[in-house]
Amino acid sequence: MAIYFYKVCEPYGCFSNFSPHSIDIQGTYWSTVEHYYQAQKFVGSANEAIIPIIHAAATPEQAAALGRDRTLQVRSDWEQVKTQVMHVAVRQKFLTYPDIQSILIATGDELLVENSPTDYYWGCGCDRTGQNYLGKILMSVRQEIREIAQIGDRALHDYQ
Ligand SMILES: Nc1c(N[C@@H]2O[C@H](COP(=O)(O)O)[C@@H](O)[C@H]2O)[nH]c(=O)[nH]c1=O
Repeated sequence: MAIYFYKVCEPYGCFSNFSPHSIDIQGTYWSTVEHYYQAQKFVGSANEAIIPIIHAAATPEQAAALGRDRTLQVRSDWEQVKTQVMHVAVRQKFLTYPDIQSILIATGDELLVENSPTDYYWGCGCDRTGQNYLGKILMSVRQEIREIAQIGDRALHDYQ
């Protein structure tokens, strides 16, 4: 059975980018994955001054609202890099917090779907035809973590 998630307060809310898990990316702490993701839109752009403002946003909702401000121009390569930016941030989140890492691993091979009614890129949209890239990233991170654990198990076995 597929697992649908979206709001932080709902089941599997820790899979949302708005969940209250800070991440360290190259020595900078970001309050949530959403803060980091929205700020990366402006790296190297004419609107780089917005980055510290997004970084300091009190909530992920505020960070998202700032990053979605259509009067600001995003970096020219954003469409090419945004999926990789998200992947790096989501991977870091699940490598940092063992409790939510366990929740992710416990989903086994289930399909994970961001049940956003409006987002057809990161989520499935209101008619479930969306591309679900956030769900795909979570499933990929789940596999990466399993492989890291297998390498650890093998090394321990060889050592003993
Ligand atoms: N979880 C969640 C949302 N979904 C998130 O919005 C982000 C996409 O932003 P953008 O590329 O600017 O459209 C991405 O992190 C996606 O997972 N949006 C919301 O308004 N509320 C929410 O609770």
